[in-house]
Amino acid sequence: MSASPAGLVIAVDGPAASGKGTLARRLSAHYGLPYLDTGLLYRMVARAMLEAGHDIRDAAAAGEIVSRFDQGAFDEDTLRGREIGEAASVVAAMPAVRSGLIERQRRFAGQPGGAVLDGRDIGTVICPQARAKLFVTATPEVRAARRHKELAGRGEEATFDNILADIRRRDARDSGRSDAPLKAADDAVILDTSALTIEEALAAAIAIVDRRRSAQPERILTER
Ligand SMILES: Nc1ncnc2c1ncn2[C@@H]1O[C@H](COP(=O)(O)OP(=O)(O)OP(=O)(O)O)[C@@H](O)[C@H]1O
Ligand SMILES: Nc1ccn([C@@H]2O[C@H](COP(=O)(O)O)[C@@H](O)[C@H]2O)c(=O)n1
Repeated sequence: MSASPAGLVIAVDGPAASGKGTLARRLSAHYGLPYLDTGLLYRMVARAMLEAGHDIRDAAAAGEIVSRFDQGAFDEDTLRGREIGEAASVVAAMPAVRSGLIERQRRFAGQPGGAVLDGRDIGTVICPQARAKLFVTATPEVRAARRHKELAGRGEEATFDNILADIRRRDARDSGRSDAPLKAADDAVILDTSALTIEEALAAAIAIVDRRRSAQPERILTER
C-alpha cells in the first residue's frame, strides 16, 4: 500500500551529503509537516549489528534484527559517524532489511496532513504517489568538502581524500544494488546544490514544491 496522497507528501532523495537532510528539515518547518530522516533507520540497524558483534554482511542476522526493530529513543549524534554510514549502506542493500522498514516509513508518510521524508528511495518505492519529489545532488567533491567540514566540527578526524573515497564507495553501492537503488524518480525535479548556499537551495526547493502543489496531476510527469 502506498502512502496516502491526501496530504502534502514531499519526497527528498539524493546521494550522501548532498544536503537533502538539511533541505528536508527546513521544508518540514516551512510547511509545518512532520519529518522523517529514513537514513537513520538504516543507521540504527547497522549500529545494532555492530553492537551485537555480527559481521555487517550477515544478512540473516540483519533480517532478524529488523524483525524485532524498535526505533525507540536514540541519540542522533552517535548514529552520524563515518563508520555507521558505511555499515548502513551495506545492510541497506539487503532485501530483508528494506522490506522490514517499508511499512513504518509509509505509515509516517500517510499522516493526515502529509509529511516530508528524505532518503534514497522515497520517490521511487516508499511514496511513489508523493505530490512533490526532489532529487538533491551535488558533485562528489562538493559533498566531500561539506562532510569534511561537518565531521571536523564534531571532532571526527578524517582527511578530505578519505571522505571523498567514502562518498564514492557509498554512491556506487547505493546506486548499484538491485533492491530500491538510489535514483531519481521519473517525476522528480533534480536540484543540483553544488553552487548554491543552503538558503538558495531552500528557496529553489520551496519553488519546486509550490509548483507541484498547484500543478494538475497529469502535468507533473511531463514537467521535468
Ligand atoms: N547548499 C549547501 N551549502 C553548503 N553546505 C551545505 C549545503 N547543504 C548542506 N550543507 C551542509 O552539508 C553537510 C551535509 O548535509 P546534509 O546532512 O543535509 O546531507 P545529506 O544529504 O542529508 O547527507 P546524508 O545522506 O549522509 O545524511 C551538512 O553539514 C550541511 O550543513
Ligand atoms: N531511504 C534510504 C535511506 C538510507 N539508505 C541507506 O542508508 C545509508 C545511510 O543513509 P544517510 O542518508 O543517513 O546517509 C545510505 O548510504 C543508504 O545506503 C537507503 O538505502 N535508503
